[in-house]
Amino acid sequence: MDKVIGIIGGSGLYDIAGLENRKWQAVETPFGSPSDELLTGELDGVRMVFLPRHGRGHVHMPTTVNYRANIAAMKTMGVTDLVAVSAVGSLKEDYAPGDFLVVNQYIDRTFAREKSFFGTGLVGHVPFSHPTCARLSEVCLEAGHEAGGTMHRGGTYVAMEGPQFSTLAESRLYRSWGADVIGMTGMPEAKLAREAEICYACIAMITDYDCWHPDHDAVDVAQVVATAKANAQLARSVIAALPKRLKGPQSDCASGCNRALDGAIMTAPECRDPEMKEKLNCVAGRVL
Ligand SMILES: CSC[C@H]1O[C@H](OP(=O)(O)O)[C@H](O)[C@@H]1O
Ligand SMILES: Nc1ncnc2[nH]cnc12
Repeated sequence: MDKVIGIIGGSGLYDIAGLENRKWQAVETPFGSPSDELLTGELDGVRMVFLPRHGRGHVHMPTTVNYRANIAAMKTMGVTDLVAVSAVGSLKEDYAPGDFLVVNQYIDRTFAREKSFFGTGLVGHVPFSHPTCARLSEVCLEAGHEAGGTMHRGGTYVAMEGPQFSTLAESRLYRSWGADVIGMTGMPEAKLAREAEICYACIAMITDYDCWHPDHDAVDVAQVVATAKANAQLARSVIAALPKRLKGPQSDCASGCNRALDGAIMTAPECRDPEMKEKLNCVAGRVL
């Protein structure tokens, strides 16, 4: 089977251009409704599936985005390679608004979200020391360079609950941890993509310096929106440069993303809850 590229668009990215046979279609999942209809089509002969994380018109809060439904919908649509685009604040002087950073680590500070497809009656634990797919992240970097973006390879994303921005003390704390960027949606999205055995990469679009930088105003929505709007076209060009690099049949991922569930299920076969099994079939059917 050929690869299918999924794109989750963050703040400022609610649609993508250039798709042939484009069609918005509703997808329901056992975990509920995704943030919006999914936009499907082809680019350079590769199937693409796009979903605006907050819905068109930005109607879902970071806390109330149905991350499980979003990832389950992507899996149901056959997505093998999922690229998330996220607006983030910078925690480092060198990462300036307008730059892009391809994330390779996370610190999860969120606390009010469903973080797993598993649950009572069907327990599973996937490896997550390297939360993003190295191959797909490299492809994102190359695509970013081709599109003319200022790209940074690897960095740590602090996922905060929000929706309020950080206090100065929090921002300083995250900097002291060596974190690079901060946002509100990277988790549990990356965790769920791993459970669903989808290769996942995150292109963080830096929109502001959060509130720690003495030479910059503290972040507000106007700043984020202005920078995100100014960079949306560049983000679209990065996305447009992906298909030719990913064209072709699905193969085993060197990072093991598409085999993450091998040996992950703890619940004895005879103790597995049939309803849970049915519910999880769309994401973990391969091993159930
Ligand atoms: C509009 S500012 C805060 C908002 O922007 C980011 O969203 P996304 O990651 O979906 O691009 C951030 O995480 C917050 O949700
Ligand atoms: N400074 C910031 N903090 C959290 N989320 C953000 N998204 C964009 N900028 C952000």
